[in-house]
Amino acid sequence: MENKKPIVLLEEASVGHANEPVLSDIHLSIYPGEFIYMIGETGSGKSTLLKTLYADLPLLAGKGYVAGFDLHTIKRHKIPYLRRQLGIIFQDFQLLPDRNVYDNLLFVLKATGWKEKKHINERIQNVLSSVGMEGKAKKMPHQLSGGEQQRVSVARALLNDPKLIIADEPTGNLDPDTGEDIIRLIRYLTQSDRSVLMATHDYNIILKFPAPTLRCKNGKLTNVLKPNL
Ligand SMILES: Nc1ncnc2c1ncn2[C@@H]1O[C@H](COP(=O)(O)OP(=O)(O)OP(=O)(O)O)[C@@H](O)[C@H]1O
Repeated sequence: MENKKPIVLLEEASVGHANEPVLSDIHLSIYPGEFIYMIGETGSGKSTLLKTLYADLPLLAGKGYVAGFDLHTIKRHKIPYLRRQLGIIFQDFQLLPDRNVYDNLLFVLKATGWKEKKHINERIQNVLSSVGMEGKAKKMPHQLSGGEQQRVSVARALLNDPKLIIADEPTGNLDPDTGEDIIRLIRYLTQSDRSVLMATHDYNIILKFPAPTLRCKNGKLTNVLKPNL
């Protein structure tokens, strides 16, 4: 694994808001194919770190590279190119409520430069079938269960075949069984060289699907050596 390049590399990094660090001296490398959890109490900095990785917040200090982009020097107009390499999944799904599943996915493809109708159709069918939602393209978000909406948002995250999935509490709004289904799905879809960084409060998920785990605490990011949660 060491001879592959990391998809995420942070060295002596600080993340935070309005120049106030929330986490500092962060050292983190994520290699292709790695699945990593991030835990920590409310307000400990999980979302702040994830947002910094997709350039929604500036890196305050240190070095930071994601998918080959330097988080310090990335120009605003290049941020969409970084995001094209990432799939982002949120706790509250964040589907556009005024359009159906197909149009939600179409919106992302158009925004990321897809033009050919045939390719667009194929891609949408392909990601929907990979999350078991092939029959639901015409449904509006409010016609779907929470688990189904999260499946659509996983499909949306896969549209551009991302190298890294960033998931911020993807099971937070789901009942335990549905949450497990979503984790199984994400793990299944990321078996190859795709990496995942997932913030979660759901320790049962970690116990059921063990993987290396990081903890945000007291302004630092540390490895949880043995998930003694
Ligand atoms: N937009 C913002 N402006 C200023 N401070 C913020 C902003 N968003 C979050 N913070 C602060 O940054 C700190 C870390 O918040 P963050 O949302 O990263 O925590 P978290 O670990 O993701 O929490 P949770 O588990 O509740 O989602 C908190 O003290 C929070 O108040």
